[in-house]
Amino acid sequence: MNPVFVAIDTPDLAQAQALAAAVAHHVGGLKLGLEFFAAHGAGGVAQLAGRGLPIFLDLKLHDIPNTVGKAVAALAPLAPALLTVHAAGGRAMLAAARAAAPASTRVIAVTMLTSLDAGDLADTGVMGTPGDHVLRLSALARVAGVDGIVCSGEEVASARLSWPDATLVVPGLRPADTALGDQKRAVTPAAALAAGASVLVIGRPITEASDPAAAARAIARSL
Ligand SMILES: O=C(O)c1cc(=O)[nH]c(=O)n1[C@@H]1O[C@H](COP(=O)(O)O)[C@@H](O)[C@H]1O
Repeated sequence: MNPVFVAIDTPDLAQAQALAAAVAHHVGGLKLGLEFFAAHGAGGVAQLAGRGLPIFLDLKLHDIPNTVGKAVAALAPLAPALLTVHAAGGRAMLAAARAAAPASTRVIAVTMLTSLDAGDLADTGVMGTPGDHVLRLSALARVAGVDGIVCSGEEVASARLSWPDATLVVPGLRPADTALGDQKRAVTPAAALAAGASVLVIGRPITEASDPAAAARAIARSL
């Protein structure tokens, strides 16, 4: 199965549908995030899901356990294949999210955003390396009972070693010669997959290419 979930990051419903149609045969799923959800909510997600590809609903929920549990329960009718929460919300919040999600939804804990580097981590008061931080939050996610984590391609090999059956979601992917943009811990899609990623999240290298279908096809062939 194709591990690539294309990040449909746009508030424009027609553009989202056109992108999904263009790349549908070259990706394994669609990722819808804050930008799309803020504009179109659950109804928009249901429309894109109508295409038949698995949906990754990336809302990165992060609040007290009661609030996150109820938000996940409210999203349950959408039954996304994957749903994100922030690992930093803590063990009880992670457990509340897992308890409220349908069995068919994999609840995935975001560890350290791929747009951050060691300096950004220090700015937030966290000591140690990104690798240490990701593994600490990964261990927390595991004991809380969720299904996996989001990490960068730089940590995925050690995350896989420490949690063999986790769903490891890796964004911040850049084929050679594509712009980093705001991503700081980026690797190529092939490197992330070889290191143990389960799901590859790829946005702008596909969606901002002059021919998104060709870009998605080239990435699929590189794996
Ligand atoms: O949870 C995510 O998907 C995510 C976590 C993370 O640490 N970094 C990250 O970039 N993402 C998402 O992955 C996508 C990356 O998009 P591109 O940088 O355009 O490939 C965006 O939709 C981000 O919201």
